[in-house]
Amino acid sequence: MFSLFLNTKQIFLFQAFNLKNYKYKVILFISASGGLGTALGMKFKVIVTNLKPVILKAFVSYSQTPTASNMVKYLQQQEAIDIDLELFNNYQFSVDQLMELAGLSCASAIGKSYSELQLQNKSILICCGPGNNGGDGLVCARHLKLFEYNPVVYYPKKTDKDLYKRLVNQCILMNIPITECLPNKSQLNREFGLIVDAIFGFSFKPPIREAFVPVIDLMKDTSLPIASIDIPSGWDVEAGATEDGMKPEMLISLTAPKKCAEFFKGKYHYLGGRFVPPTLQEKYKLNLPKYHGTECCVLLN
Ligand SMILES: NC(=O)C1=CN([C@@H]2O[C@H](COP(=O)(O)OP(=O)(O)OC[C@H]3O[C@@H](n4cnc5c(N)ncnc54)[C@H](O)[C@@H]3O)[C@@H](O)[C@H]2O)[C@H](O)CC1
Ligand SMILES: [K+]
Repeated sequence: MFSLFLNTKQIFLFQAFNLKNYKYKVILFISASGGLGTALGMKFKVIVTNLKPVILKAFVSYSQTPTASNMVKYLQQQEAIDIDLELFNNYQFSVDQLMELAGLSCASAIGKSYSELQLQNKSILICCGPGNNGGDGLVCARHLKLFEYNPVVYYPKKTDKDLYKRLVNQCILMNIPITECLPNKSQLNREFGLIVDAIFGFSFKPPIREAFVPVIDLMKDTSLPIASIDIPSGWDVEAGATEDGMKPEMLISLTAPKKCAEFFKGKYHYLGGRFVPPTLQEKYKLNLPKYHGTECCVLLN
């Protein structure tokens, strides 16, 4: 027999969570003050019998940390740009430094959720756009290779800057294929197990320009899972998806989620880019969740 204190919302969750699959018996609901009650926000003491201990443990940990994603601030586009500028101008990080950490956290989140792809002999298609989001994709490809995945980079509009040339060179020297040809549907299904969407990040302004329409259409159309870096490409950074927008299975928000992440319905929402100095977190009231130990990403949902 166990006893728990739960609020009304948790009581409902508790019932929904357990009624479907597990046998349990709640023998008493009492409000904190002692009487029976249903008012919102009221605390209940629940005495439970016949509940599988493992399920109870999962539920208790859920009820203790219900708000990793609620706590964190969802940024407007301008706030994301301001924080970015502050990191570069005031804190004097270089783009390379932050991009390396951002790309590593993306590879790490993918490694946690798609470990089977290493075994299935399937490749990962990393679609890279013209800005820093695309740079994160190039770094992510390199780390995925080091994690023994098989990344292939689609990079249709190479950026003519030294940093990008170095990132591309590193990929080439690590035997990561880089192509300007988008695979067709059957090749995609045959050879790939996951698409990483690094086309546009928080600087995207609709509508999508011609050169990127085919890759965005491919991602809208595919049945393969998609892991989007920072923003699902083509989504409005604040308003989120249009009706026919892509539906990624994973979103890895960087620094802090942007407003559009409130509309994300996929399986895994990670936060990565563990580089924001505490003073900057406080200034923007980011309320970032706690990263565990030395991890570089944290699951928000
Ligand atoms: N501080 C951080 O969190 C960091 C995040 N990083 C990543 O950087 C991107 C933001 O990078 P930025 O270069 O500012 O912009 P984008 O990658 O989003 O894209 C700009 C690129 O795209 C072109 N573009 C914009 N709109 C369109 C359009 N409608 N059609 C076609 N092309 C478009 C634009 O011309 C530019 O060329 C952030 O999301 C993170 O992923 C850093 O890596 C580390 C610091
Ligand atoms: K993206």
